[in-house]
Amino acid sequence: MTEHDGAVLTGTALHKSFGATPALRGVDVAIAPGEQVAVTGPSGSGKSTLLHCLAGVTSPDSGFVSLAGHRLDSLSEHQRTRVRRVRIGLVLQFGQLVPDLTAVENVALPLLLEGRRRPDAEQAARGWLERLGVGDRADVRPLELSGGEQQRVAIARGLVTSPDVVLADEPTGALDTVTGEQALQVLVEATRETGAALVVVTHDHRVAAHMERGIALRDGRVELVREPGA
Ligand SMILES: Nc1ncnc2c1ncn2[C@@H]1O[C@H](COP(=O)(O)OP(=O)(O)OP(=O)(O)O)[C@@H](O)[C@H]1O
Repeated sequence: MTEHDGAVLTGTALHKSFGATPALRGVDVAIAPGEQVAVTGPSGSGKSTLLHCLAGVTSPDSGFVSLAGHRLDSLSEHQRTRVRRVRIGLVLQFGQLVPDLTAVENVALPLLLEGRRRPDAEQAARGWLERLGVGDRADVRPLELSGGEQQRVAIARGLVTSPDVVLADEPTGALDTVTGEQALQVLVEATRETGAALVVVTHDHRVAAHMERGIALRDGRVELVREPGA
């Protein structure tokens, strides 16, 4: 049995450079179903690049990513977009909500793009906003929401398709400490409930301590892996 057996998401021998700058220099990761993993490391160590490769947003120069046993590089661009939309939830640092849409419309968007009828999609979206404590903000646009509320809406949008994996890039980075910790707690609890695996990129060691396992990067390589309970 290898460490990749049964993994929901794997990256194998990932290399990625931007011009002459190497960002990833041979990274192997395997994320098991439902596990919670922190990716840490100094600025420029390749954390965001790894997350973007795992999400299929960035293609590695060499190496490959597999989601539930299917290599992303064997899919067409259209198939990759679909898989990414349905099986991976992405939560980015500043929420990246669409400013002209209300909270509920933002959360419903991935379902609408998958062809769900608007009333169904919006009902599911309202359900998630309720669960994340921002149900009363459903009809407000992002600019009228606080940073913490925006982050909760972004988390709801990341979870609405019931993805296998949620990938979060510094989900607390744009928030003050208390609001940031609350948003993370919400993300941890929600993924525990749904059984989705969670991969969180962070600079913050308190955030990393919430996670079962840790992967530390340095200079585009895995420097250290912290196993559960360690
Ligand atoms: N789009 C890009 N164009 C050029 N260089 C890039 C690009 N994205 C990342 N890099 C470079 O690749 C290296 C790794 O960057 P990456 O953003 O993955 O690191 P990080 O660990 O997430 O950093 P931070 O903690 O500062 O966000 C850095 O040297 C960075 O400057």
